[in-house]
Amino acid sequence: MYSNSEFRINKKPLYWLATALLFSYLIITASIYQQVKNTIIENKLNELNQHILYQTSLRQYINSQLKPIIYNLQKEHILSYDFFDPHLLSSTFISRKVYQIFDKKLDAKDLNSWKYRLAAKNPRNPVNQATPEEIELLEKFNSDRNLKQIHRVEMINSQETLYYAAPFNANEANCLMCHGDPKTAPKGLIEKYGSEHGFNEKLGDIRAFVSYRLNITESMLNANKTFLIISLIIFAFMAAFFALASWSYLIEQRRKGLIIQQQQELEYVAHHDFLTNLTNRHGLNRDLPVQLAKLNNEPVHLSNLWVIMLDIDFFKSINDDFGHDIGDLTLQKLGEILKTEKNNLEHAEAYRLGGEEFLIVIRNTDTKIIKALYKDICTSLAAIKIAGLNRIIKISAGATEAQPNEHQYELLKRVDQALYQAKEQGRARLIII
Ligand SMILES: Nc1nc2c(ncn2[C@@H]2O[C@H](COP(=O)(O)OP(=O)(O)OP(=O)(O)O)[C@@H](O)[C@H]2O)c(=O)[nH]1
Repeated sequence: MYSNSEFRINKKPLYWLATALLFSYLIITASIYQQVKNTIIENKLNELNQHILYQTSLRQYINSQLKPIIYNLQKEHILSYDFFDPHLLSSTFISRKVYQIFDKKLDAKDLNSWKYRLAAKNPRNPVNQATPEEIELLEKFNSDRNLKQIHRVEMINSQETLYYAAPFNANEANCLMCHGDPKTAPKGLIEKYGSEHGFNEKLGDIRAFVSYRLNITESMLNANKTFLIISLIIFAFMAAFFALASWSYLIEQRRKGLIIQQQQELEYVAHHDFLTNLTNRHGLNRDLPVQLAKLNNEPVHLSNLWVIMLDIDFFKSINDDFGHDIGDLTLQKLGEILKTEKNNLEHAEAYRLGGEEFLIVIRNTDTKIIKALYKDICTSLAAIKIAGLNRIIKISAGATEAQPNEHQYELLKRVDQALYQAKEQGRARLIII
């Protein structure tokens, strides 16, 4: 019987697609995440740049507008040469004070503000004393003059903060009036701060840097929310795409599977006999050329091929005397006997050529085995029990060996002649030619 072997859908392409989508999803979301964070940082730095511009403008105003007037007043002895007041003459002092006011105003309005800090190695005001890390950064600014700023995100007390630092301009001659030799510095300055700190700076050195720190935890949380929504949307799109692709793939595979299954069924029906389930004449026409070709490719002394044609004697009278159904049963019984016999042999196949005519193809055998086979079939056939059939079934057979490079038709013709001779010589016998 045709065994309906279940068609298995190859699911590997779906696994590959799922893996590819997952990888793409991870890459896309990771780059979006990075992009979202970078945008936040960029926006914050843009904001900060405006603050810094205000600050530098303020410093520039102090240095270029305010200080020359005060120095002029000193030159003209309107103001004592030794006069010094940080509220008027220290740009760092002034900018810090302005920043503090600005900061207070932001705090009053509950606005997140940048925390300003100035760090110097030897400041006059101890508030500005650089920490060891800041000294390291100051040295970095001094050794790499191309380094105009650094920024990084730092975690401080579980809060994400954006840190930004930029160096002062290198000391110029006018800076050294108050930061060079304490002997030439304004007396008021010495009186206020002493001569120990804030002096002996060298021309061209960077003596300080400013840094700003902004708490960006909330902005980052908002960014994470945006990112989550975007990644969920992308995931939903990818999942929908995968579902659609899988669905159409499975439908297509099932359709193909059905066609293959139907083809296999048709192939089976075309090459098998429905009554005995043995391979039919079409099957023989398909198999025999293959067997003969194999034979021709192997050394003559190692292999051979025999065919035995079998025909039930007086089968017409079985039909006539016992009915067509009994005739069918007899054919089925013979089919079963031939199946058992061919299974006992190593390289054998049994065929029903039509009517009550059968054929066995055997490789690598000899006349002794052929004769024994015929005898076995006769014995089994004589022993079959079919209700309503009270006759011993006998069978005639012809056998022959395939010749080198022989065509299948010649082989079948010769075996047919052998069978004919068996019938002619009185039936119930085997003739080998
Ligand atoms: N029951 C049955 N009979 C079949 C089938 N196919 C062919 N036959 C019959 O088999 C009979 C063959 O008869 P013949 O060709 O005269 O051969 P025979 O009676 O066996 O005589 P010999 O072969 O000369 O001994 C015919 O009556 C066919 O109708 C089948 O599938 N079932």
